[in-house]
Amino acid sequence: MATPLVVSEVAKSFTMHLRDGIKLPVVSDVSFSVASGECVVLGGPSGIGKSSLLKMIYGNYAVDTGQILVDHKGRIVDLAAADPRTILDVRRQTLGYVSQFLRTVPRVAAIDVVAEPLVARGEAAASAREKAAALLEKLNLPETLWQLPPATFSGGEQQRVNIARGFITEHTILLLDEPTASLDAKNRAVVIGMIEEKKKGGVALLGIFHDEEVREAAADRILDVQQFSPRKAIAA
Ligand SMILES: Nc1ncnc2c1ncn2[C@@H]1O[C@H](COP(=O)(O)OP(=O)(O)OP(=O)(O)O)[C@@H](O)[C@H]1O
Repeated sequence: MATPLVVSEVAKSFTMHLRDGIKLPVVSDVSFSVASGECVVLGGPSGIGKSSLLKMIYGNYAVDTGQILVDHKGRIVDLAAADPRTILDVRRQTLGYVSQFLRTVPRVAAIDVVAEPLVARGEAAASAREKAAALLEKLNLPETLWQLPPATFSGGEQQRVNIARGFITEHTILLLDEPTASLDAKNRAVVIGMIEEKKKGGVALLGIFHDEEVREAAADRILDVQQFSPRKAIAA
């Protein structure tokens, strides 16, 4: 399908249980799509709902109304209504997510953290590790670190492990939440190149980049999330 991700009329409020269940609307009437080979960047001021939107699409936050349609192995799945088992299968096969911070697993070597998504998809450990090594090399992570658990790595080193882990699979949709926030210029350029490769491979990318240089280089289109903010209507 040429449009692997379609978001249709999505709305979300947060319920503040410690404040008498008061409801804080964060976005409403969110409709957009991301085409194959396109990188759409979410824009708008801090606190407007960009990260929340990515978390809704990944299934970490439930939505109140609307549909999140993904092409999952040729079948359209509505993630807003899918059961947890389906969401996990979509994440394994179709929908990747690179968060800002690496969630480290104690005692697992960096190279295995990166290889793990491929192993989870049934690839042999040896070939998954080879691909992991190639990506870590591309991202300039010193080879002396590959066999060490990333818990003690610097912020930028952990972020590169995280990026390698997110980019290693052939997911057809990739969500990127500030993947370059802790990187130096050299490695930001590497990540821009990796995004270009994904686009050429027909992947649909949706990201948040506060770094203007990365945003300009990666974005085919900037989607201003402010247009989906119900707060303007409340203030009026
Ligand atoms: N789990 C949550 N519970 C309650 N409120 C939340 C939760 N997550 C986010 N919010 C609120 O929703 C709003 C949008 O937050 P979000 O992190 O999506 O914004 P953002 O546009 O990504 O901001 P930034 O650019 O600063 O990262 C904020 O007011 C935030 O406080």
